[in-house]
Amino acid sequence: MLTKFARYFNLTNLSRISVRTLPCSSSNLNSKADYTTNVQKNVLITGGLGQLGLDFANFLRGRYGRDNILLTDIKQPTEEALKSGRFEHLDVLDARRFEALVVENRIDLVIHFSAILSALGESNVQKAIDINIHSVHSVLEICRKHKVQLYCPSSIAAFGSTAPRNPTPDFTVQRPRTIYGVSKVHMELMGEYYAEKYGLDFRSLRYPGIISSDSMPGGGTTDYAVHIFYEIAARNKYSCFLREDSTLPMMFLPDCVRGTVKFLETPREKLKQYTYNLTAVSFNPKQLVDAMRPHFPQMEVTYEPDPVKQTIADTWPQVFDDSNARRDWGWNHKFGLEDMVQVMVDKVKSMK
Ligand SMILES: NC(=O)c1ccc[n+]([C@@H]2O[C@H](COP(=O)([O-])OP(=O)(O)OC[C@H]3O[C@@H](n4cnc5c(N)ncnc54)[C@H](O)[C@@H]3O)[C@@H](O)[C@H]2O)c1
Ligand SMILES: C[C@@H](O)[C@H](N)C(=O)O
Repeated sequence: MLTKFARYFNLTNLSRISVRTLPCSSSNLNSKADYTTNVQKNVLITGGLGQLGLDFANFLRGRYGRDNILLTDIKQPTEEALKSGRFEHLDVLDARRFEALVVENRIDLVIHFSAILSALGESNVQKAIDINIHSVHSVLEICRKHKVQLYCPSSIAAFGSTAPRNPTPDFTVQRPRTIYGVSKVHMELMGEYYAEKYGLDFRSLRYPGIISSDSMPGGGTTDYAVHIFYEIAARNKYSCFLREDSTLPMMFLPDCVRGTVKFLETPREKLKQYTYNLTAVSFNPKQLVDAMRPHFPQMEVTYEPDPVKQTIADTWPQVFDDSNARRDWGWNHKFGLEDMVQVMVDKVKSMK
């Protein structure tokens, strides 16, 4: 796994890094001088068996030490997850066990990934309220009480049809109409309240649709952009659940991991916001198909919009303005559409 990451990020020297000892005066966060070696940081990841969790865990294990990263989820771990490092069962609605794991493992940072995503949330509203809202209350209290840094990702879903869609800035109207979007706005506001009121080190990035080569997405509106590679490789046919002109912001998972870790390692005094937009590129299904066609000349794609997912996509940002993240803490994506397609194609072809 580490080899895969080393390839993506061209990392040859994965050193341990301390957030607390980063010099505040540095302006170049990529410089080796920013980092102090041999400082351990204990991280607990919730919902770690979803699309993002294992890639984050493996990257952080390379930086902070294998045994310092605790992956948790309510699901049964795969062999790959078990082999990769420490895993504990955790239902995030069980606040007592959640707190016990934080205390017993002397956790410094909680990455709260457990969630019900946009499309799935519309057919499981109560479950989405429980996991996306109630668990946030627990994790905020646990992190406040034990002085633990808290990272909860938000989403483009935190905006609705009344926000400008091209581009969508960090600060604008946030009136989403999905339970997922409502819960993300709630999380952002609660986190920022705890930061102001109690000094909690709360941080959040609003992710676009994430495209991954080693894990499958779980119930989102942007999932087509992963499914299409597997379906085309297997059958040369794909039926897309969005219209061909549905433009949405997207990012490749290695960029998401690298950017998030960089954000979390930025000294707090450098940040001007608790919550930032983050993106790489925007494209629609037709543009993705055009980029894939040279690799699969015979591919056949039809468009059969799903009413729920299409309605959601039609209210989301098309182009995300992440200029504040680029200015304040040096965010810079590495994968454009062509680069990402190349990696995805290599991956799915290698599986045949
Ligand atoms: N993947 C994306 O495109 C994307 C985009 C924007 C934001 N995000 C956010 O990033 C985070 C991670 O996303 P993801 O794509 O990995 O999600 P996912 O749906 O793939 O995984 C969510 C995980 O949460 C777990 N979970 C569900 N109920 C739980 C419970 N009661 N206790 C503990 N775990 C529980 C699930 O088992 C699953 O493994 C989420 O907060 C999501 O909103 C993801
Ligand atoms: C955008 C994001 O939050 C997720 N991929 C979803 O579609 O629900």
